[in-house]
Amino acid sequence: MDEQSLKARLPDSIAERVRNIVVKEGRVTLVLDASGFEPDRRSGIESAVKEIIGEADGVTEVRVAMMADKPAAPTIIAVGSGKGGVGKSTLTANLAVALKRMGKKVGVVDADVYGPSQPTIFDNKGAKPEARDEKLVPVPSRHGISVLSMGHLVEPGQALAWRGPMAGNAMAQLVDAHWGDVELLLIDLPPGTGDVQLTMLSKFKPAGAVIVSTPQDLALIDAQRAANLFDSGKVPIIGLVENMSGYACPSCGEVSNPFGTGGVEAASDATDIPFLGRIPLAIDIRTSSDAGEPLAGSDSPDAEAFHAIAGKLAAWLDNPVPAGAN
Ligand SMILES: Nc1ncnc2c1ncn2[C@@H]1O[C@H](COP(=O)(O)OP(=O)(O)OP(=O)(O)O)[C@@H](O)[C@H]1O
Repeated sequence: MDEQSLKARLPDSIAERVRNIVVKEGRVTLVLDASGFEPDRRSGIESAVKEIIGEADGVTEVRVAMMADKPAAPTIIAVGSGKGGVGKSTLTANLAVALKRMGKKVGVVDADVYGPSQPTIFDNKGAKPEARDEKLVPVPSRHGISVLSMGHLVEPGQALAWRGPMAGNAMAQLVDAHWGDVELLLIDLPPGTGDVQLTMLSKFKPAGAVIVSTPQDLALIDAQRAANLFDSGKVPIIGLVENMSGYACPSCGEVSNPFGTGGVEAASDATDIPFLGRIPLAIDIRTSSDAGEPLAGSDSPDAEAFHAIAGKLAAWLDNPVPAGAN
């Protein structure tokens, strides 16, 4: 019984994946390249190899080491804003749903320690993520998007007392989780430029960042500060989004601009950061989020803006522009 004759017992498709085989005193140790196989298939092949080799005369034990390719880490897109309440969580969730509709495998991390809202928007509030091998397993949602939120880990209000490093560490656990086949991970950051942002820049460099603002001057100044932070971390800014821009009165149709309009596009011109689009201030955007049905999952006219921005984001990902090259 030699190594080559043992290997020859295996079907060709498996034999060609044998990277090493050693026989010592009846004990066979075999290294098999299992890259590209789903976990179920992998364990099926492992048992088949053990059985076939184990039947050879003189073999007392078969050990199989399956070399698997490490799951590729998802591409991270950070969604930030200078200040709170400008619609960062709404944009993150709706972009996730719009990208999913385009066929992408998407996950969402809600790193907003102080006001986690993704469990409400994705209707998986109250679910507790399990841990496997000391990492969290994201919580599924019926929208086909897995989510991990500070809101899944702590009771509402509890995280408010957290300071700096604790919030940063919690965010790191949410990102460094079992994301499986997720290819795009959108991170809903807390507003501002605090510890969570700094931890993210130091531990997980996002492929790009989207910054959302309302058209008001004050929000814009803060948005610029958020942009500077990403710049300093050499994270490319994919673009700016103007939210709550233009309100169409549901009864008369007249459009008014409670927060002004066009300010973000003007800021984009002034800073050379691309402008990704404008989202109207619309009641159905808020009610659908509150009801756990992000509007981008529908074909409603107000969902259009999210689909268009998701399209631009996907185009950027196909052809990313490095930081500072705008
Ligand atoms: N375009 C919009 N039209 C109507 N309501 C909106 C729109 N965008 C956001 N909202 C509503 O405004 C509120 C704040 O939005 P959201 O929670 O997305 O902001 P945020 O920037 O993530 O806030 P926070 O900093 O508190 O996390 C929510 O009730 C949301 O449903």
